[in-house]
Amino acid sequence: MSDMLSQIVNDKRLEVETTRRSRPLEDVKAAAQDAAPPRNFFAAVTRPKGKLRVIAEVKKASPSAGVIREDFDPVAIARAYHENGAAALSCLTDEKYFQGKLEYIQQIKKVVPLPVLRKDFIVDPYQIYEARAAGADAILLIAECLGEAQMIDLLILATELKLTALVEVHDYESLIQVQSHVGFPHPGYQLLGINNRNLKTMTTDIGHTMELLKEVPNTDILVSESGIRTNEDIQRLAEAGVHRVLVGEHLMRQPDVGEALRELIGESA
Ligand SMILES: O=C(O)c1ccccc1NCC(=O)[C@H](O)[C@H](O)COP(=O)(O)O
Repeated sequence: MSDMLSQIVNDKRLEVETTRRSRPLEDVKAAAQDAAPPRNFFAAVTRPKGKLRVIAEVKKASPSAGVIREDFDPVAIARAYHENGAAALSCLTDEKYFQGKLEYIQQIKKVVPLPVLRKDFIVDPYQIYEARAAGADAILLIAECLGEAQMIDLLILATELKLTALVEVHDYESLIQVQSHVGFPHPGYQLLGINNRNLKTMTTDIGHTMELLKEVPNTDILVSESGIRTNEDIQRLAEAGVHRVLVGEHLMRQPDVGEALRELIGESA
């Protein structure tokens, strides 16, 4: 694991322990059970087959870029994404490194009909109940943050709660390790994300998706994440058979995020 990731994961474990003391697991489980049923994130990004699907990200800051957008209104951004062609949303909920908030998910879902992914560093089942209780429809599981048995347990729990899991890999070894678990315990609940960000250098390169994709037999569930900035990037990925992308920083840096999304999709006037 890179130094950056291991620092984030250590902090996350401490954060979960602190939160658990103030809100016991039983309370979070009850809230998860009472939450409105999840929207189908998997279907929103995989259907129809072969059509470009953008998961647009709501992100104020990041470790690699610092503050990306000073004038940050998560609900207005989500609404603009919805009105301009996003298939689904990703919302950063990590506070320390991304200035996100769990509450943003609920606020967004009140006004936007799209399914929402909780983008965070999940290391404990508690966070999956917490995500569902907060209204999330999908969660992120980063292979480099989890052991294999832990990944399987978290996938089972996510599926029980009817959440889509985006299983993300950064490197080749993780891809080989998790590949057989994507589609487990049931197909139709998991997506496979290839993250183009090198967490040692913090640089991005969409060539990374092209490289790892050779090992992926089913590109219908594949999402390319990070460093996607232009319609040419999207065309390049589409030619290689990748029709789902997750885009944050490029959109968040533009004054008009809706227009930027249309340009990215290739639908601007
Ligand atoms: O963005 C970072 O600096 C970062 C650092 C450490 C771990 C994860 C990080 N980013 C999370 C993501 O992968 C992105 O938010 C997501 O894929 C969108 O990427 P981008 O379009 O490049 O903002």
